[in-house]
Amino acid sequence: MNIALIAHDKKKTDMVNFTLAYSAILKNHTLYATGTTGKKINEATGLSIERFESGPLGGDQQIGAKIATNEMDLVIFFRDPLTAQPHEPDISALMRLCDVYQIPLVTNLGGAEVMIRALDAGFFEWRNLQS
Ligand SMILES: O=C(CO)COP(=O)(O)O
Repeated sequence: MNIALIAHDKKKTDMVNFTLAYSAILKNHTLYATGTTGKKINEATGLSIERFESGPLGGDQQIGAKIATNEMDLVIFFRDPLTAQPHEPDISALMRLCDVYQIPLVTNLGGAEVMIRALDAGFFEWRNLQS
């Protein structure tokens, strides 16, 4: 599965801890991330990650493009609900494309824990059937 990992600045520690905790599962998948998030995950876990631009510089849009071409199976996006983001339109566009293409999207740690366990249990086989 192709998995996108994205975290706003105040959620990057959560993302690093999440990827450390689930690295044994994540290493079996192809990982993508926005620039700074990917760098921090790679430094902390050693997981191999294809990094796009930083979110404010177009990284969210690059991940959106992957969704539009059916190249992304899951988006784990730890958003910061308490800080205004200069690239809010890009963030909305990414989430909108997840809805357009029925791509599973979780926006917080609680959802991510459920989703990663579902992935490990094989509950994503419907994605293989669809494509
Ligand atoms: O801003 C982001 C997502 O909207 C994340 O970008 P970075 O991973 O480059 O910090």
